Amino acid sequence: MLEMESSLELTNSLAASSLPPPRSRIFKIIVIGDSGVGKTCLTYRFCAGRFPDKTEATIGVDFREKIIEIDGEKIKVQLWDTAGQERFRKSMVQHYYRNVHAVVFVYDVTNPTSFQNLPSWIEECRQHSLGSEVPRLLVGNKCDLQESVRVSTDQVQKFADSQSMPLFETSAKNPDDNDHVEAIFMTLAHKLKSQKPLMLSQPAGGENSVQLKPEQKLPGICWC
Ligand SMILES: Nc1nc2c(ncn2[C@@H]2O[C@H](COP(=O)(O)OP(=O)(O)OP(=O)(O)O)[C@@H](O)[C@H]2O)c(=O)[nH]1
Repeated sequence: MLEMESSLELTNSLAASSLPPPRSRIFKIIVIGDSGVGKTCLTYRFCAGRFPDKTEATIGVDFREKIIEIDGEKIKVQLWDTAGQERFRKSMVQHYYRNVHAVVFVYDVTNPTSFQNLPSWIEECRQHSLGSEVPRLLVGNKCDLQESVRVSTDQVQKFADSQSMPLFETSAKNPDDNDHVEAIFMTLAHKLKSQKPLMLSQPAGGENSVQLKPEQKLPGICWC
């Protein structure tokens, strides 16, 4: 009897473990801008909660992710940190523009060239079918560098308005700006959550690895 009960228990637990795991949505957000503006630091700050000890130029693309909860739903925010240097981008560009839900453009508030180059990043996105219909926002990073040359906020705000993008000025480095960095990505996540239909399925809190299911790829639906 005891043996039969144990084997029943075993059968039940096997049946339970073979049930499909709960699924969570994934928001794929790409982070774009000139080399050195702080894309890696911003994405790291959001996902790890601190400024990284050391960064090197991104080669190709890195991705980081964080599970967030909005209205009781667990959502995986996947940040694709793209290389700013042309020579590190070429081979990867096609890959990271696939199935993107939102774009974050970054410039360095102490580097006017990184602001002037924004139109070419916007154009690159447009060429990959990411126009103004896709949620986008603009981030001026390195606000902690008070003494340096500053790109005028008025000028940037006019540009952001002309592109219908919200503008955030922040610092990935300044500990006091933690909430701000968090707010930037949470704002996007809320916006994405309020849009329908979305996407994707993976076990909630699952591994970091990306499982591509090519047979399930559908336009506008992220299966990454
Ligand atoms: N003071 C200050 N320095 C920052 C900030 N964010 C990034 N940095 C520094 O700027 C440099 C470049 O930062 P990254 O995050 O690697 O820049 P990136 O945009 O990812 O660069 P690529 O990978 O080449 O495209 C590093 O030395 C960072 O420490 C910030 O908010 N304040």
